Amino acid sequence: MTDTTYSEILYEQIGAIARISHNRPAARNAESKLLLNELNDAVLRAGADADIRVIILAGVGDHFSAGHDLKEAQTSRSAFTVEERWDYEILHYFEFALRIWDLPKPVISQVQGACVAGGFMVANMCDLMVASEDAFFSDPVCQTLGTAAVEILIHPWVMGLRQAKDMLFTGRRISAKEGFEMGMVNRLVARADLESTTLALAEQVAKAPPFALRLTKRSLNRGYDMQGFRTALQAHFDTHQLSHNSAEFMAARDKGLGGAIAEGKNR
Ligand SMILES: C/C=C/C(=O)SCCNC(=O)CCNC(=O)[C@H](O)C(C)(C)COP(=O)(O)OP(=O)(O)OC[C@H]1O[C@@H](n2cnc3c(N)ncnc32)[C@H](O)[C@@H]1OP(=O)(O)O
Repeated sequence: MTDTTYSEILYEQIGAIARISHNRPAARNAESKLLLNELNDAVLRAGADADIRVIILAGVGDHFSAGHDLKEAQTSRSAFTVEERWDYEILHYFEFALRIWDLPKPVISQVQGACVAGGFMVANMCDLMVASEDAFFSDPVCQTLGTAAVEILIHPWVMGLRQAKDMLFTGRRISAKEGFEMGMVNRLVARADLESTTLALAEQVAKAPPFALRLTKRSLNRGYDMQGFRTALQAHFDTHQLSHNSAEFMAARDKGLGGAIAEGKNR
């Protein structure tokens, strides 16, 4: 069953699975304000629906997501004050992405093509990841925008510190195969098998009793909290905001944030 409430995401219910897809393929699923608001609404809705046991986050078309919508950012947010940017980013990036991590149900990302910056942040906040062979992952924004990575620095926690430093310092792309070898990707499949493999994994997970699943996710995530996970994310968010006020970021903004799309593409 496909829900038609939303305009920039797709919400489908397939038995006990909710599949929520970025749905702006012409813009490579860049995450606009509306898309993020709809994604958050859909995640909350699936979380509250007793018939849903597992959630898949996906992207319609050839790419998972090209990250924040930089064209919208240029026209709507480039003149933001510190306070306005803080309010926008803590809600749309920090709280919305942590919502996925904290959801009392397993969330699986289904990734093909580009999975970049803000899109990669969203995919990496999921509990499991299935990727097709054409997928690639990158966070080029230190190089292209002059910001301290994205708003939630999830990557070292799921791919390892050295791998995260390599990717963030160089801005380079990580192939799906590399992602699989470093343990970030749970299943690596041919593009033609991406949807069916992700659905089969979700259905397998959905067979577990939901309260047991919920407590298992809670315990695993709490183990990270004991290691300072949440505090580290909060500290990084503040650092990221500081980087928006640097001369390096201002220079990128004044050149036009849209230029970073071409730069990101050349990584
Ligand atoms: C702290 C910051 C966090 C962030 O998330 S900043 C965002 C960082 N993201 C990037 O640097 C990604 C840049 N985009 C790309 O690298 C490429 O794109 C892709 C590899 C994703 C896809 O390449 P291809 O299939 O050749 O498409 P195409 O011709 O580059 O783009 C098609 C249309 O999509 C628009 N688009 C792509 N990425 C974004 C974006 N991030 N924000 C807004 N629009 C985007 C383009 O401009 C263009 O549009 P038109 O058809 O009108 O020319």
